[in-house]
Amino acid sequence: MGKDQKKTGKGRLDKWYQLAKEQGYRARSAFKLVQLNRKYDFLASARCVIDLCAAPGGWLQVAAKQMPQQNSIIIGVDLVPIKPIPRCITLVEDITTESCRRALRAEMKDWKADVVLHDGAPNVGSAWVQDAFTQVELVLASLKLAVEFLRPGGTFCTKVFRSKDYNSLLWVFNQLFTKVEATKPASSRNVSAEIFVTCQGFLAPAKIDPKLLNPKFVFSEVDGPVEDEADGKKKIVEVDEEGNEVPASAALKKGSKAASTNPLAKLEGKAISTKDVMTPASLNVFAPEKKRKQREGYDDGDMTLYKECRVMEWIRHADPIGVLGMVTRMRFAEDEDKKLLKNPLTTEEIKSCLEDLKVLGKKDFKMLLKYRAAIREDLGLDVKIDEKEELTENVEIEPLDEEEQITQELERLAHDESMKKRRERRRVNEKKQREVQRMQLNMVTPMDIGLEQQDGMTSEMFDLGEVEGGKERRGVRGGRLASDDEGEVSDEEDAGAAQLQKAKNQRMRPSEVIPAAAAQDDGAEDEDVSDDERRTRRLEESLDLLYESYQQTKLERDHKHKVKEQRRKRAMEEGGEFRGIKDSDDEGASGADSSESEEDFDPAPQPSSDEDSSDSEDEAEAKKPAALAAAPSKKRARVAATAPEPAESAGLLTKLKANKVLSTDAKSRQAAMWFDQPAFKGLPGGGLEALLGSSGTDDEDAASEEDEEMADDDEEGVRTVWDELEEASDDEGEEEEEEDSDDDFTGARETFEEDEDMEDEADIDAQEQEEIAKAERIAKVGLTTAEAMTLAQQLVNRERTKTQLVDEGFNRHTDIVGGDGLPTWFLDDEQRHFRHNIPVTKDAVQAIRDKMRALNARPIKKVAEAKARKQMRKVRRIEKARAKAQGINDDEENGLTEKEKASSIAKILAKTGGAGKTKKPEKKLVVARGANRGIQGRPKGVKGKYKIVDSRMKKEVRALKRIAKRDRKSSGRKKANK
Ligand SMILES: C[S@@+](CC[C@H](N)C(=O)[O-])C[C@H]1O[C@@H](n2cnc3c(N)ncnc32)[C@H](O)[C@@H]1O
Repeated sequence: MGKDQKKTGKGRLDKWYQLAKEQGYRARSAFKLVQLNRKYDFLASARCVIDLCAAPGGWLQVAAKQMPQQNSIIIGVDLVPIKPIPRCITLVEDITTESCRRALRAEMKDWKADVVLHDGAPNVGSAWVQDAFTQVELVLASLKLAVEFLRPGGTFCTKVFRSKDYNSLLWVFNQLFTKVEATKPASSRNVSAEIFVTCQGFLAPAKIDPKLLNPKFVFSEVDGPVEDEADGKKKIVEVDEEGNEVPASAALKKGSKAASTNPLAKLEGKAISTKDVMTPASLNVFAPEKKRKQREGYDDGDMTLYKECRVMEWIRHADPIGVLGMVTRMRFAEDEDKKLLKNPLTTEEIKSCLEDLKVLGKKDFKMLLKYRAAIREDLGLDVKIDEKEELTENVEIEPLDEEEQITQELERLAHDESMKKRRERRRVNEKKQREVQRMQLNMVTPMDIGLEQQDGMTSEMFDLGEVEGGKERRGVRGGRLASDDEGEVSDEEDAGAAQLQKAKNQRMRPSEVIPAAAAQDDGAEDEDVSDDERRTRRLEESLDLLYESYQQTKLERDHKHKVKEQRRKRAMEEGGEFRGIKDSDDEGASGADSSESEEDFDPAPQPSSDEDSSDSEDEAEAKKPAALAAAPSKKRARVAATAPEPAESAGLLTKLKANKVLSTDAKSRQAAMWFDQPAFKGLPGGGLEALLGSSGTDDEDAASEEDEEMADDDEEGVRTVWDELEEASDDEGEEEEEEDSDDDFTGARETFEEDEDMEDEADIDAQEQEEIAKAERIAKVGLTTAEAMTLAQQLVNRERTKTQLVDEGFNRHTDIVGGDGLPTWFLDDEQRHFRHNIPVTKDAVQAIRDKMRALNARPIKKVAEAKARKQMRKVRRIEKARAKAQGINDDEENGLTEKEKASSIAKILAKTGGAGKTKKPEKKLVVARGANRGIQGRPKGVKGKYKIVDSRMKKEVRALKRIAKRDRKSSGRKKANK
């Protein structure tokens, strides 16, 4: 089987698979336990662990490694035999059976387990929904064993599939453990619905309600009576302890019995705790299909589902809908409640509705809420606010000048664009959600899920967003998923955006606009949407807007700051002082001549958001004119011969940049060819390098030499590390091809998880490409960050191994926090700050600093080339003169004497400006003043050649010199500008 095939097929040989192989684990799933244990640390102190569904034994291996080596027991149970693992006992049992329980009891004797693990997955074959249900049943079976064998305070860690029964399971866990948390370890595939729930602090109640562990009870509609409309009539049914359906009347009787034995009466006169109150979304009585209770557990000592409260408690409560969804009955128990009975608003219908809330429908709940609102008003608890009054605000509008208008227009366009993107994303998410719901209702085959997973891709592929007439497209309803509300959403949002725009133009604060925009939205919304939801939505919108405007100002501020900073640095450098390592901000300032150095100085690729990178590109563009002016003063260029090739990049902007680099590179090649001419070969010290070297001081020479060596070393170092990795992965790749078993569980049969997990090939390819690009870049540019240098030095000095490095690469920061529904500001913040800090050593920092200093000290290319040209001309002249001198020397025909020959050769050499040229001693001008006035002969105190002049002549000569010097300077400057 080819490598590619394996990737797309069941093999899905990802990094965790490779790592498992490398570290000798039997299954990649071992890392899930490693990561869970890293988070909760339950293995280090455990003396007894039971691993349910343990084959092929990856988790057992981890447990054996991480638990104390002495006096500890590890028992693994699975349907299939597990190859022996040191220190582990393995049983072949079905965890749902009594015989498994007996076998465990026999092994455990009097011991209690500190930790019970469960990673079970049923066999594949049936539909997704059924498989998911079997899995949750398996979880309940494992919980049953856990509660029998766990010690008080013990930990139960289980895999759960996020099916529609997920919340019910969580609710059950909450009844039995003090802390329940769900985690998705990094090694768990994103496409998998699995999640790991860690339940800590087993409560070990003396008696456990058998219903809690009965799948029929837990996963049926136990939240309320089941409405059976098969025969056209509403038949109310409930589920008894054994999981059988019983008529509601019987159930109600049971309920009242339960109420008498249960201290629910305690709820009377006591405010309903926050624990009792569900979130509006999970307990929205107006959306029965979403009626899954996100149970937070019973109150202390309260173990029933039947709940009562007083009517006045409900009327005063901040979450009336939550209370309606939770409470079974409301009573007029105390005086203040009884007063309500006299109120004409409390009709017979209201009273009977309050008697049994579990049988009510949407209409009844609406009526009750209206009743509550009326009573609150009646009692003076609420003051009616005239909404219209609230919405109209007087806003002072200032006239705008043209520049401001342009800026605002730009802002508006940017905002519109981002809104559009958000809308698009939301629509895709909603679509996905609907599909999942349909799937849960058995309306689609599991095959459709796979298709739906590529939804994002297909929607992009066939996106008509850019096509003209996009508006008309909105009217088109394609496929069975398109619903009317989709259109409504976008229209509403458009209206909102328009409002916002209007507000921006009028300089209103976003928060001032929201009510108006929301009012429009409200008009279009379903009237069933509660006030709370509407308020939350408004709040979210206003928060989004505030966040966006905050980011905008921050960006502007950052940009200004960077430009200022850059200017300051340039000023310092022009002053001739060295100011340390150049940072990335400085790059733009390196000037047009240093396009190569731009490459050289590119900082190591930082994980940054798209926005960031585009920002920096913009900034680089903005800096260019300033950089051009500063060019002559910069000394940052590599010699043409060693100029690196431009890095490839994908984006259009970078392509343009790359082209520019290419052209400069071509020039460098030309220069290199030119300097390769034989004339340069004769230069003392060896050609161009020597010429360049001669331009600087000795120190600089040494520094640049050292630097080159260092850079070479760096590159070599990186290449070696990278090559090693490549080789390793190649080797593994070959092994993969050799091997037949291509799955997580060597020797284990296929599991449900395997069936459910599908590799997101596109993602992995993109990731690989990115990594290759990164590696190429490092190979070309060398190391530019202290972190990278630290790691490289540690590798070279053998302080760290490759495996350690790879292992450390998987840290808690590898779990990218994400997911639908998280606010953008949060994701932005995470991206910025959720980073792994690699400790850097002093040596590494010094090495990078030296490297940068040496690079900074190099002369710019043009200066070096000019010097080389001058030198070459000089060499040519000398060679010519030498040939002439040779000719004179060899001349026998003219009969020149040796003396004549010598004087002719000296003349030639003097002309070339070479060795033979001697400087004429300058005549000293002496003004005949004071003691020298009118004297004959050498004036006093004057040595060498002299000339007596009057004072005017001396001044004139000085002035002429000054003028000549000035002219030289200005002509030089003009040349440079050209
Ligand atoms: C995902 S694998 C477990 C992998 C294991 N944690 C490891 O690290 O090697 C799921 C296992 O559940 C087992 N299994 C499924 N139903 C079971 C049952 N009723 N009783 C016991 N084991 C069961 C399967 O045989 C399979 O080996």
